[in-house]
Amino acid sequence: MALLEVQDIVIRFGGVTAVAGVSFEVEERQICGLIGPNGAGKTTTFNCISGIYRPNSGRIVFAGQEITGLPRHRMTGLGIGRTFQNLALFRSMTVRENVLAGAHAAGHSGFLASALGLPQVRREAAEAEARARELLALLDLERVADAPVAALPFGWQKRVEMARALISRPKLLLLDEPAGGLNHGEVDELAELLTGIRRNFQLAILLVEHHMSLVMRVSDKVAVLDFGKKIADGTPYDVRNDPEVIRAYLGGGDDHARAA
Ligand SMILES: Nc1ncnc2c1ncn2[C@@H]1O[C@H](COP(=O)(O)OP(=O)(O)OP(=O)(O)O)[C@@H](O)[C@H]1O
Repeated sequence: MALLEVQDIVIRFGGVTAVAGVSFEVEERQICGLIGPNGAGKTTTFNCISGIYRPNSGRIVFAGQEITGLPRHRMTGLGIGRTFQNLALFRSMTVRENVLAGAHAAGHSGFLASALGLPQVRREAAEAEARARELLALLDLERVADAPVAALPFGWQKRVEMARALISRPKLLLLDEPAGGLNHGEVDELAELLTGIRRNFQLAILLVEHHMSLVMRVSDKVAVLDFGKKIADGTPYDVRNDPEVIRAYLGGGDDHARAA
């Protein structure tokens, strides 16, 4: 059984069918790239998996449990972490505080237990502190742990978001264009980081990304969307040589811009 099963999902916005029956699977500890030209339906699919949209039809199953249409705050508890294309950090808080905020989102203690400072709450807080320290070291953020996040370069802020998602120990990490806005050197570092994260945390990653060389370098498999449909699904080698994928990227219709 796959860790994530996306089964024939359809998502419409008024008259626009953004996703027209897409299915694919992500196995445990697999890095899966989700690519396609502009407007192909990648972000919409991603937002459906992370609970922002509910599909009009189709199912999403995670670790054997149907999660179709579950609200996004439930996803973290189930083991799905995510980062955002345009960052969603608390800008005036420090790096460490932002990372710890991810642990609070996944905490099991209720409001009353927290307010009373019960032992379970103190134990959870101590564990979260220890995990935050580990993550800051692993993502090379120790030096800036006490700096406000807004003072950091964009590429570092992206690492903070990743650390925040990882602190809840997800089984699946959803990354929305992690290479966006990064320079060449930073993309190389990101590739190392992603494979390191998979190794260290034994988790699966679903990567929506335009940066083709990054996707081809780190992915075990790649699913390709075009006009809301899946046109290919296979190893980076297979996908790169698939005539329909080549046509989708290079064919160039007038109705949507193509990203090579
Ligand atoms: N909220 C929305 N309301 C109406 N149409 C939308 C909405 N979100 C997406 N669409 C449309 O759905 C289609 C798929 O968009 P989506 O953003 O998922 O594509 P994408 O592959 O992520 O593109 P890009 O690479 O440009 O981010 C597009 O035609 C888009 O205009």
